[in-house]
Order: sequence, then C-alpha cells, then structure tokens
Amino acid sequence: MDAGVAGACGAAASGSASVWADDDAAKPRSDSDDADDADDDDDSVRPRGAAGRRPRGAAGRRHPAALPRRRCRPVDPAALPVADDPAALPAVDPAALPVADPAALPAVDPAALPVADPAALPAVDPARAAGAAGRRHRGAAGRRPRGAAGRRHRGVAALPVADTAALPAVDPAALPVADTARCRPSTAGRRHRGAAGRRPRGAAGRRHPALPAVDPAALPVADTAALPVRCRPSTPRRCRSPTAALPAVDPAALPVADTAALPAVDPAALPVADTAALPAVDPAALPVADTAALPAVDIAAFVGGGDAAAKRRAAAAVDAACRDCGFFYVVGHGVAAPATPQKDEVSIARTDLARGYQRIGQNITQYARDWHEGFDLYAPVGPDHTIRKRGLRTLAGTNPVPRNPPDFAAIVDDCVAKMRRVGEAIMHAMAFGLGLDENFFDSRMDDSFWVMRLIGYPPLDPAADGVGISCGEHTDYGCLTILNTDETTGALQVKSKSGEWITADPIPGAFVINIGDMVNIYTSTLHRVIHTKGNFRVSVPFFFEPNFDTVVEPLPICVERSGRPPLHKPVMYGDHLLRKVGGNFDISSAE
Ligand SMILES: O=C(O)CCC(=O)C(=O)O
Ligand SMILES: [Fe+2]
Repeated sequence: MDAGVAGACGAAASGSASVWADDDAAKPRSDSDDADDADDDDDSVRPRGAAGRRPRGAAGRRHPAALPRRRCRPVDPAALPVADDPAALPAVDPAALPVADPAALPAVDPAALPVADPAALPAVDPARAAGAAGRRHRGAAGRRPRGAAGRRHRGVAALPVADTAALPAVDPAALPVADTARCRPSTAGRRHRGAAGRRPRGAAGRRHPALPAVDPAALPVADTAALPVRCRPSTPRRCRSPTAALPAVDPAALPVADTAALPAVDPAALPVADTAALPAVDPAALPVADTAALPAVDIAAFVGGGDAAAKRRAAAAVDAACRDCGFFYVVGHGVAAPATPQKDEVSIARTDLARGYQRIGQNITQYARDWHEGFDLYAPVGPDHTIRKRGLRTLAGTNPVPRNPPDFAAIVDDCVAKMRRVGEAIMHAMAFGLGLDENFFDSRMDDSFWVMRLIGYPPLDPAADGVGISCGEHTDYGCLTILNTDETTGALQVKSKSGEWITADPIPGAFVINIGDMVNIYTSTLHRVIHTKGNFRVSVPFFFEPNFDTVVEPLPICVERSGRPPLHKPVMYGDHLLRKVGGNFDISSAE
C-alpha cells in the first residue's frame, strides 16, 4: 500500500492564484521562451567578431588612429599570370641591364637636413613614459607579439623617426618624478610595476636604444605602505586590507564537529508531530458557533433551466455566500439520494502515489497526522492526457477497485456524474453573479480533474491517548468542494471571518459547499474536523476542479473592479495540484 491524498484534507491556506483567464490571455511564457530571450540578449552584447578574448578588437579600439590602414589589396600569387614554359623565355644578360650612375645623383648635404632641437622638445615625465611604455610593451612584447607588434611596426616604419643618438644624454635621477605617495593604491600598483618591475627590456630596448641604460632598481619606488587606502566600503574586494595585522590561523587548530558523536536522526520522525504526544483536545471546550450561521442557497434555477429572474436570485445568493464565508449549503441540486459508499474490507495495491487506500495517520495536515483513513479516487487519465505526456508518475495510475461492494465502480461513476453536474450548476451561478456569461467557465472545467475521497473517522479519544485532531485545519486547493456526510454532528468546523469556529453539521438533502483556492476572488475558508462522538464517521468530499491544463489567473473583470494590479500569477491547475499532493502525505509510512 502506499500513501497519498490530494484534494482532501490537505495543505494549509495558500491563497494561490484565483479565478480564470480568457484563453488568449492565459498562455504563460515558458521557460524555454525565457531562455531564448536570454540568448538573444546575450548575442546582442557579445560582438561575434571579438572571438572571445578579442586581441584584435581591443587593439583596434585603443589605437584606431595609430593603426596603418591597408590600402593595397592583397595579391594572390596563385592568380598571377605564369608563363607556360619558363624554358621558352629569352635568356637575360645581367651585365647588359642599364645601371644607375650614383655620381649622377644630386649630392645631399646632411648639415642642411632639418634636425630636431632637443631643447625644444617638451620635458618627459619618466614615470608616465615608463608606465605608458610598460603598458604598451606588455601588449607588444608580451601576450600579442605577432598581431599587435606586426601591425604597429609596419605603420611606424613609414613615419619620420628622430635620430635619438643626437639627443643629449638624460640623467634619470635629475628628471622630475611624480609624487607617487599621492597615487591611489590600485593605479599606483599598476604603474610602478610597469616602470620598475617586469618591463625594462621592452622600454629601454625597442624605443630608445640610444638612451643610457636605466638601472630599474635605482628608480624611486613609492613606499606602498605609506599610500593612503581609499577603498570604498561598497567595493571591499578592491581593498588590500592589512592582513598582516590579522592573527595567523592554524586550520588544523580549528574546532571540528565530531560527526560520529552526533545523534542519529530518524527521518521518519522528523517533520511529523507525534499526535499521541499532543495535549488532549476537549472539543466541548472549543468555542464553536451555531450551524445556523452558514447560509443555504437554492440552485434549482441553474439545474433545471430556470428563468432569468430565478437565476439572478440564485446567483446573487451564491455570490453573497461566497463573499461572506466561503461555506454554504446547497439545496435544489437535483441529486435525489446521494450514495454514501459503505466501508468495507479493502485490500488494494496502489497504482500511483495518490490513488487508493490510505491508513490512519498517513495523511498529513500542518505537519501533523490526521486521525482518519481514506480512499482516494481521481479523474481517469487517458493516453493523451497531460499527465501521461509529461510522465507525471504521481497521478498516472488508474483508480483501484475494491472487491466489495461488487458494484463499487458503478456507484462511483454515478456519484461522480451527479457531483459534476452540481459543480457545474454552482459555477454557472458564480459566473452569472460576476456579471459574466453563465457558461464562462465551461471550457475550463469540461474535463474536470476531479478528486473524490471516501473518508472514515474513528472517534478521537482524548481521554485515552490524547490523539489531537481528525483532520487538521486547511483550505481545499481546487475549485469547489461538494461534501456529502453521514448524520454525525459537531465534527466539521469552519472558521468564520471573525475568527470563530462554526460547526457545519449535515442538513438532510443538502450538500455542504466550500470554495477552494482556485476561486480566490472569494474566500477559501479554513476548516477542520474534530470527531469525538462514539461512531465511525463517514464523509465523502467531492472536489470539483478545473481541467488539469487550465491556467488559472485573475479574471480581467475582477482586476478591473479591484482597481489594483493582479495579486496572483497565472498557474496551471495541475501544477498547483501536484505541489499540494507532494507535501500532503507521509511517504515514509507508505506501503
Ligand atoms: O470530512 C469532512 O467533513 C471534511 C473533510 C475535508 O475537509 C477534506 O477532506 O478536505
Ligand atoms: Fe477540506
């Protein structure tokens, strides 16, 4: 046997999505849509030409003006005309070729050539020069020798170059030096590394071959310890905090929990309170108001085709009952004698994680075991159903059928058909009351993923073992619950808006109706069962639900009337149900 309940004594009030969307407004964006969008965005910011690390793009961006432009089209040697037979070409006598007579060239007086006056050159700040050169050379000589250096030198060769040998020797010590103490730590670090550290060869070698060699060690180096620390609190990553001031930590000396010494944890004992240990509840002492507080509504106009006036009256009554409490009786539902299946011996293997028999204590509400047993039936699932297509194991089985009574399946079918008709009639009244077409909800519930529970409550015996509650307080998480119970009174209790518990005792010929989380324009009302009378109470809630695939979201008309943005996000009913079912029973005790 297995555990599993859905739609019945279930999760706590959730206040999930409410009402129902128009078809066109209902389709939610899928994850994959989002993923596609993200990809698109990504592409738009990541230039494809950059090819990851972007050596070329970076160089191009940084020195666009310095880069030579290639004006000549590259020549494909293979495309040049080639003589068919080189041997057939006439032999050439090099001695016979005309040679230029150097004596005939005009003499050039070097003294007349313009020479730059070094004194007129602007003073150079070596700290900046070295920094700039360092950075540039890191690029040229370091990580990008071929691309950057190749391109840059091709261009430089065409530029006039001063004869550095003619420049006066520069005594670096005499040059003005930037006061590095004023540098910010981050930039100072970079600059000084470039100037004094790893790049002397690039700087001295390629650029200024005629300059005297500079002993990097002799260059003034800022005392970084004296640099002001200006890290902003919001960027602690940048801080070079004075870690030396922290006491050294010997990891081996850190206290380590001795896991072997930890007490073993029995998972089965974890989230579920031991109901036997709960304090005894004396229901007689609980403040419970009179059943008369719950309204009764006649829905005959929506069952037998009443006239417009009768429908208006019934719809207004349903609307008021839903607003005031969320719990009410319905009469005039057209179901003559609701069948209450008898309790019988059940020996049933579960076919999934939800359908079938559930022992006392296997259903969990509010982390406590409920004191009842149940038999759960769900809408059948055909081969094309979303549950099968999505491989949802929890609900993919078929309803088990007990041997007794022999006509069990037929009784269930009859009951389901009747309950669905009652559910549809109430939803028609509800739509009408909201000012919608009375069939507004039809397409969202014509394949209702209904649930029916057959529940047996042994009496709680506070005096004997202090067992707490028959079914913990909860809201139902679907659309409408149509409750058919035996004659036991005082068991089902409903929390009113003012916070008091009201008994919802059975009234002959009436069903108790309550609305679930999916009809959240109204109140999905908290209720519970505390059964202490001596009998074995039987109740059969029928949970009339939307189609599994129905996307439930605030009705535009309700959003409009509220004058606020919608409070709920769209949710597919089936997903909501699965979440609830998953948290609703004690798998550890399943058989
Ligand atoms: O047994 C009852 O009267 C109510 C049961 C119930 O609330 C439920 O199964 O959700
Ligand atoms: Fe319930």
